[in-house]
Amino acid sequence: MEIYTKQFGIYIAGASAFYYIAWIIYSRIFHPLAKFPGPFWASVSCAWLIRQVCGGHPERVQKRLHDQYGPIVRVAPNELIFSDPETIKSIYGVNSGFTKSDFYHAFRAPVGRFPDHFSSDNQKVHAERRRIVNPVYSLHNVLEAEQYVDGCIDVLLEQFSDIADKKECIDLHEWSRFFAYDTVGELFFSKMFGFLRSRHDHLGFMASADYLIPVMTLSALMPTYLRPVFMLIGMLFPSLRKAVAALGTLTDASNQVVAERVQPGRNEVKSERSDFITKVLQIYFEKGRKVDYDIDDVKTEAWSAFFGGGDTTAIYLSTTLYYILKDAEIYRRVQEEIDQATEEGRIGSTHVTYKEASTLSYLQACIKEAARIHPVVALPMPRKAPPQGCTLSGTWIPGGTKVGVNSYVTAHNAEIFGPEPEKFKPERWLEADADKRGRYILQFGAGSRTCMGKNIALSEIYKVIPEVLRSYRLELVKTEMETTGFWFFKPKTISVRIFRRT
Ligand code: HEM
Repeated sequence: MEIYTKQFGIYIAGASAFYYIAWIIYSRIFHPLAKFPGPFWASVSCAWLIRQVCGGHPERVQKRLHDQYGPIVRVAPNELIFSDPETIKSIYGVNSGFTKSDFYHAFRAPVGRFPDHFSSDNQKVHAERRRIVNPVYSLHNVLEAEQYVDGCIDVLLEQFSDIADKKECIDLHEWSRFFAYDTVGELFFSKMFGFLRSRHDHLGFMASADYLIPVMTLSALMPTYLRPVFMLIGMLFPSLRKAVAALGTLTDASNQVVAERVQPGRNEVKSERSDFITKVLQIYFEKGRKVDYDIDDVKTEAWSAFFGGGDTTAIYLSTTLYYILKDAEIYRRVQEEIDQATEEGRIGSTHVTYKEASTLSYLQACIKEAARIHPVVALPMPRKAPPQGCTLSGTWIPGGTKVGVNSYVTAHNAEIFGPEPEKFKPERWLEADADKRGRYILQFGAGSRTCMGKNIALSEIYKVIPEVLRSYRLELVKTEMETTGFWFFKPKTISVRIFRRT
């Protein structure tokens, strides 16, 4: 019996070794992507890419890969990344023929009959579903809701006043998260969640997001058949169970807000204010039947806002402030521009509107430069090449290949952005060809998959920075910013001291 067991073991080991050797030979010699350069292990297993992402700096690793291997690098058996900036339009442009890859399935909303906009991989279905709610996210609606962003800014400034009095040191990134999540709450659900007032991680949600997003990203990088096993093993760990429970709590909370607004038997929304969810509900009531939009779709929309609008906006806001504070001369120029505009009445003295803030050209240049030097997404946004194949960067790419451009890599291209791309230089955006440069920034994605909440996020950032900087002087405690990146390229902490300006 023992001999048989041993023989069986040898047989299994031999068969596995044979399979892997055959797979390596196939991947290296016969695979349609065999000719593309890249690390050996990347060409034979996606475990290589997963390991690099686990290091927490995928954006830097991918930049180094391009420096070493050139404009096209094979980062997994069936995946290529491109650094040629012109491929941005070819891959992400409207009607490019590329679709979102199965990477996005790992991020899919747990509610709804149709995939949420972010993870939807069927271009036709996505276009139809997005068209239904697109007007809700219009600039007009965002401008109409400015007073509610103002309310959140007021609470932030109140808290800063207390912090300044107590001479406490705060984590600016954490506070940007408080602000961004509460603003989503105010704009979509007519109430702040309570992060700013309680000054802490409400319901432990931020800690959960910190745990869940990396887990989802790693799962997304795996072949689809391995994902359930990975998640099941992950559930053995208490932190993942806690994170999933917190996700459930928040999903329930957003579902509840939707349910409370619907009056049984009545075809109208029960809400005092026309916030974003009310606007979505109005679509449901007015033309839901006609366009096949039901209450579950409203819940998906609420869920997407919460998960799409918090950490993203917080990273963009805190890194913009960080880079302004880091350089005394840049800080001085921003401050001077804001003070002068306030004095001359070009921006409001109580609240600054999005339109007014957009006229501050140096501030605008800083916000654009922050998107360049520190994009919010650390990985390429992966797409699947059209089934018939295509030409990218002058090279034939087989159909079905996963492809992507890492925005950090293209944003550090000196040929496009000028000398010293690793330096924060807002002046780049004041030069004559600045508009052309904007085409190579992927901060909000591109083409038909451009971020739906772009206007919301930009209005928050443009409004809050001048209001904070004209009331307080912020001082970095540490000039270097440590980051961590899985899907998001996140600051770990940005410690600052706050002083009241006299
Ligand atoms: C600074 C803040 C933000 C950044 C940097 C950001 C970034 C992005 C990016 C890069 C994409 C495209 C992803 C891809 O193609 O793979 C995207 C899509 C999306 N974002 Fe944002 N986002 C921000 C804020 C928001 C806000 C505030 C909301 C909602 C309230 C939101 C909702 C969405 C949705 C629903 C999509 C999917 C769009 C589609 O595919 O049709 N985002 N975002």
